[in-house]
Amino acid sequence: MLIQVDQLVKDYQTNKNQKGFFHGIKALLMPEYETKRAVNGISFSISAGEMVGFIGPNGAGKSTTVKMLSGILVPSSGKVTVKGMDPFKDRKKYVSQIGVVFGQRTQLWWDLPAVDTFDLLKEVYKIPDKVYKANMEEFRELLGLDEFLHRPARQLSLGQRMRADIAAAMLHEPDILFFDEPTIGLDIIAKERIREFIKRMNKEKGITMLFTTHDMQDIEKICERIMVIDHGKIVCDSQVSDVRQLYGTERKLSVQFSQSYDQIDIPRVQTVHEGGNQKSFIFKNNEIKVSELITQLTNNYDVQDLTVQEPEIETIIKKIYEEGAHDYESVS
Ligand SMILES: Nc1ncnc2c1ncn2[C@@H]1O[C@H](COP(=O)(O)OP(=O)(O)OP(=O)(O)O)[C@@H](O)[C@H]1O
Repeated sequence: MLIQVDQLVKDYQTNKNQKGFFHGIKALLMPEYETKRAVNGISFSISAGEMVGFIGPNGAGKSTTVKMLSGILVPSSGKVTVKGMDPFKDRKKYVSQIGVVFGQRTQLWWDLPAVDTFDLLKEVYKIPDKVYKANMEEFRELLGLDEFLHRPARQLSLGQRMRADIAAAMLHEPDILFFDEPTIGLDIIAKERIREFIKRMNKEKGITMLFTTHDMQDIEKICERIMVIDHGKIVCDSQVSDVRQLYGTERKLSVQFSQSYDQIDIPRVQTVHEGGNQKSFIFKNNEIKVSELITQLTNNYDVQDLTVQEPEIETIIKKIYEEGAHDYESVS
């Protein structure tokens, strides 16, 4: 396994925040702390080349986990091993093997042209000339860096900044990339461009990637596997292709008949009259198979056209969040 996480916990100590003048004085003299458990004993493993979406509602513990995986934060307990290294203890060696992209923060020097940041990173990571040149050439072309390469980072649009940040995280050819909201705030075209690039890098270079995102399109378009965290616990870890099967049980079959039928009653199926010769059939995947339903309809009625609608990934994720939160409440 490339990444192994066992019973990982992160607690934050925060000041008890009581309002009022006297409480303020008391807090200064005798500060009281409380512990917030942001990550609550999570375990998972990721193999080389996997594309994993790490999602969850606000405050679920995603960023905290990514920070522990990338060696920025030390765990309160539990263990992270990446390529046989402890990200925090082996930081010096570790940083040369990974790249980190934070959508909300940049690693570009604010007042310097983007190209100067790249040159500096070349020195920091001791990237050989030949490798640096080849990578710059590739990224300039695939990420369209030329249009802003000589402009200071502070003048770049969000989309340009993100493209430069992704290039900056990859110049030293890491095997693993951690992305924290890589498409946040971007328009559709910019999002697509970044998704295409990310997919290509995974395919061509076999880079293992973990993403946190609130954009379900990122998950559908980039990831093969989805891990959902809620209240610091993993509530779902599944292949994206299986998640619909597991959670999205309700489907809709829309049928265009060649004539009008008054009533069509099929057990375990709810019929909706859509007008004209069109009807929709809502059913649960685990109660009746779509093939069985289609056979029943085509054997008994004159069917002209039909389409099966899968539930939207957004709907499924919402369901997982609701069930996850429910589990947590009943446990706590
Ligand atoms: N430095 C900190 N000190 C105290 N509490 C913190 C700190 N950082 C995060 N937390 C708390 O830990 C919990 C998890 O936060 P985290 O940032 O990991 O969530 P997240 O899933 O990334 O959320 P979002 O989607 O909003 O970015 C939250 O309740 C947050 O308030």
